[in-house]
Amino acid sequence: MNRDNTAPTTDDADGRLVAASADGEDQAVEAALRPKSLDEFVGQERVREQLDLVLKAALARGATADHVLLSGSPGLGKTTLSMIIAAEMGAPIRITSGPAIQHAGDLAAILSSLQEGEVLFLDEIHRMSRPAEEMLYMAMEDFRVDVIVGKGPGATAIPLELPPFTLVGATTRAGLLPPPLRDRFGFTGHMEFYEPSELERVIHRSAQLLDVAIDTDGAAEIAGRSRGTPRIANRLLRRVRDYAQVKADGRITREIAVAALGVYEVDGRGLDRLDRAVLQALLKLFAGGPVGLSTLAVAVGEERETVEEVAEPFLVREGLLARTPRGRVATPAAWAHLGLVPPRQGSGGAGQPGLFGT
Ligand SMILES: Nc1ncnc2c1ncn2[C@@H]1O[C@H](COP(=O)(O)OP(=O)(O)OP(=O)(O)O)[C@@H](O)[C@H]1O
Ligand SMILES: [Mg+2]
Repeated sequence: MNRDNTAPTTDDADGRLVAASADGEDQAVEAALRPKSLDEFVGQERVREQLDLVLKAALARGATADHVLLSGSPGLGKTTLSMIIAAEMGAPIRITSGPAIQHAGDLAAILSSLQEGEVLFLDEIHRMSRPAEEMLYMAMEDFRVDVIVGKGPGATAIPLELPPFTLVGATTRAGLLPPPLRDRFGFTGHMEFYEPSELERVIHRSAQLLDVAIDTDGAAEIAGRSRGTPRIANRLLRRVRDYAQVKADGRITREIAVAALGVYEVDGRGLDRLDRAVLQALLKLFAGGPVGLSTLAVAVGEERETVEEVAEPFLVREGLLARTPRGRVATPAAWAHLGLVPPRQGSGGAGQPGLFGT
């Protein structure tokens, strides 16, 4: 289990238009694009309905809402939803993150300054230090912390009562949370990737806020290339808007979206140059595999880690590539996506596909 706070997480932003993590520009515009209420929040029907009940019931009882854990891939709306929770409860929100809490004392300081009913948003909760985590157990369950004063044999624990608060934890790695922590949340919402039709709604909504004209087909085209992720949809929308302003009359149609995303090398399924390079090497050089990760990485001139952590997860999710014990294997969908013909079974697997079977 990776519990090292200083270990860098793979940052796939790195200038990639289809990265799910936020870059500087995203951070600047995201606040303006965030839905402010559950009704405005697109998709995630189940999480939204369940959360709606949790919050309404707490409001009706005049109580503070139960602690909420939100898990899911980057860019799916965890931070957005945490702010909505506070807004729906009419409560202030305090924002911090696991890596920012190095010592239990840091957490004690935050907890002891909370107001009654306040929402504490703890992002990347899986990256908190162990002592802070243990303090959090007691705070969540009994609204109490023990503050240690002094050092060594003379140290004493002074119990401190906390006002009732709602902890909203967010994590991209629910599997890394220790069970005692997971069990202390009254509600866990798992965020799924979005359907293209939902992303279309996100895009129309954002276009309106950004004052960009877009038609139904234009929005559908961008949605289909957004990898199920609202953050990517919003980012592609901004790049297509640039293109529409410079090369056309500013209005986004399907034609404009296709041309713009062609310039940025994001294809019809949301694969970018790196994704396609990996697939192309797998198909053209290794006849669809199986081939070892290291060999594949050398063939595309990238680090092993880049191929494994940046390109592969989406290719696997899309059913274009499979990881098998014998190596990486392309699926029939991969051949179809690149418009290539797979070699016939038992043909030895060498040479150019397309020389075989036709
Ligand atoms: N359901 C949604 N409806 C409309 N917009 C959304 C929705 N979910 C996310 N967004 C938009 O996507 C952007 C990213 O969302 P958010 O920051 O909440 O993701 P996150 O899950 O917290 O990501 P990370 O794991 O990187 O912290 C926001 O700007 C928000 O406007
Ligand atoms: Mg977030």
